[in-house]
Amino acid sequence: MSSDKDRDSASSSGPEIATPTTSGPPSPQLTASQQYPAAPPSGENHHHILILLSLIYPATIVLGSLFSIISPIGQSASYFSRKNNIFNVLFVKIGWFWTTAAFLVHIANLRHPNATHARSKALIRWGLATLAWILVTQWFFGPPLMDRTFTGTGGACRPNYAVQPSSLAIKAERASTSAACKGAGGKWDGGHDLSGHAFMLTHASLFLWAETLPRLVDSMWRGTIGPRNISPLMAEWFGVHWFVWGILGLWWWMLLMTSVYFHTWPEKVSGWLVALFEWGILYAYMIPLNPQARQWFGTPTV
Ligand SMILES: CCCCCCCC/C=C\CCCCCCCC(=O)SCCNC(=O)CCNC(=O)[C@H](O)C(C)(C)COP(=O)(O)OP(=O)(O)OC[C@H]1O[C@@H](n2cnc3c(N)ncnc32)[C@H](O)[C@@H]1OP(=O)(O)O
Repeated sequence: MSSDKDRDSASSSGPEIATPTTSGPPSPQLTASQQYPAAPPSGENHHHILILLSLIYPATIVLGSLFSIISPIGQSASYFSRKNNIFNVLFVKIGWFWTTAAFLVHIANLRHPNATHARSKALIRWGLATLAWILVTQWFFGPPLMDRTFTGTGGACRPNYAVQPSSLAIKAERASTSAACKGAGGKWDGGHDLSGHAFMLTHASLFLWAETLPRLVDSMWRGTIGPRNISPLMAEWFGVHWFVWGILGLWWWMLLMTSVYFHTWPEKVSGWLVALFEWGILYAYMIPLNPQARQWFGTPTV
């Protein structure tokens, strides 16, 4: 069985995301009497599936925003319109932690023949995704990009002199991040407030899809098209997929709620667009199309 490195240098002609597995898929020399395809879909198909899946997120933003405009339910307050709802506080507000945990469970269970090498490359890709998340939401040589966008488009922290003690009001006036402004009791007001939720939920979901898709497709192939055997499939589901699917499902729902209850159209769209950046360069362009990039960053695998 060839290693990731061998495979990467050999495959210069097109996308190759998944690798063959050591156990499971039947050999290509199947007799005509066998009713299922000889192997799970190839890496090239994964690339196309991934691009299609990425359309879920703009569609969700459009759907939620339209719903908030035309439906009375969308306009009325609900549990999910509260900032302190439990899913927001316990999950989205520390969303990169949960995304990382689901990703770690996935890579801990890789069945790639050279899993150590595959894991180290996967951790490099996680590092790039983490860096993108940090630059946009936490720190960009000072305030993060989302706060710089806000102040760069005329926004500022407005103190409320009427109710705030003057020391806090001065602190608010000087705040250059939304967190500092909130901490000083000011109002983050007036600029383009790129939706951090739209960014993070889309960015994290696209990362998880890209990393886990080969394994998900492989498991589905085994369960529905390939040789049917329910117990390994159950082990797959309870051992690996439940966490990733749970997080993907919750991120989708919270993006829908953000689209219904929070932010303006342009703020949600800019959050989504910024989320495409790192994912688009790495997973939609470099890994499928550039053999050199595959050497450096590896390819998501089963
Ligand atoms: C090799 C083998 C391994 C084996 C392994 C086995 C398993 C091991 C298991 C486990 C180990 C795990 C190890 C992990 C290590 C990881 C390291 C880390 O990553 S630690 C980082 C954690 N920190 C985060 O994750 C922060 C994430 N949060 C953020 O970045 C921000 O909060 C962000 C961008 C999501 C949101 O920022 P905004 O809330 O300030 O801004 P806006 O989205 O524009 O929202 C404006 C307002 O609208 C509300 N809003 C918007 N949408 C809402 C919604 N849907 N629901 C409620 N409110 C909403 C918001 O709550 C906000 O309100 P308001 O300003 O707070 O008052």
